[in-house]
Amino acid sequence: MAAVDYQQLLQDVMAEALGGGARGRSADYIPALAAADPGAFGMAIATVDGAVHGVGEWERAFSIQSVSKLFTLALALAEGGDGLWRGVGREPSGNPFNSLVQLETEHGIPRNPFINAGALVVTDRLLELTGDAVGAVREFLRTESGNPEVGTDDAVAASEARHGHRNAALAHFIASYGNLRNPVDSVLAHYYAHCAISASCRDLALAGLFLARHGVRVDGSRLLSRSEAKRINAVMLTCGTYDAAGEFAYRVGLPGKSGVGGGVLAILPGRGSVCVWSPGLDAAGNSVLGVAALDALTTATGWSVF
Ligand SMILES: NC(=O)CC[C@H](N)C(=O)O
Repeated sequence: MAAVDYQQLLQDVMAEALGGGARGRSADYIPALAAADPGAFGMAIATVDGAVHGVGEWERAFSIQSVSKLFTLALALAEGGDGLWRGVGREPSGNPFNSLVQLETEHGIPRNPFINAGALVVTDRLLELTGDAVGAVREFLRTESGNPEVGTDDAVAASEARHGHRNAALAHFIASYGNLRNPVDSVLAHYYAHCAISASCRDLALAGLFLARHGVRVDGSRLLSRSEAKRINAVMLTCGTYDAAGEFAYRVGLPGKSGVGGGVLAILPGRGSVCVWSPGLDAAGNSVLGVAALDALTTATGWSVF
């Protein structure tokens, strides 16, 4: 089998995505993210052997936002096991990522770990298990990426906290059903801080490799069992891009997790991990060029899971 020329592949994919025209809009409900250029673009592929290739602004740090929810989930499962699923479901919500509507009829148990409500519960459990949820995510990202610079952008976290009425409402509502174990303010502070971590496409592609390696970390130790890694990939596929998860599966066909900073991390099980960043978002809060690039990648290579 011919070796893959990842550099050429990434260049072709970037050209195709940028040629498409549409750019979307940067997230403006978090003021610190509003100034990002919707057309900025970077993309990196890390392969299971640890090599990493990139194009565009692949080494520029951006706000990872909800991509962090993948790491909080993995770490909470690794630390605490299956009990997590008593407090959060694993079905697609069919609603926007910050929606409140299902929580009341479903008695404070969020639909899945990747909508804000579910991520608040996961952050709460990780805080209970480790004493420092944001610290756990930060250390994991630093170790897997080999980049000690990965850390929270305090201005972004503070900006989100100042405008965080909806997340605060979600957290209080969940707490009213007894589904948070820490004070609401601590859970929110850790949630905003892990969403506001800055990392690049390079860093995140490397940090996602444990899922491509079926649960094994960069140092060869096991974070998750093969079955748990499979299950996280499955929840990413069905819920990782919110109420556009069907469209993402249709176009890209990979487990993927997006964030309103414009990042999308997708897993090529057994092969590698891809991160793309472009801040222009569609109506569901997913990066327009990011999804276009992943669509171009799997269309060109056939590397979808289907
Ligand atoms: N989809 C996202 O990236 C949302 C994350 C953001 N921190 C929020 O809570 O709204």
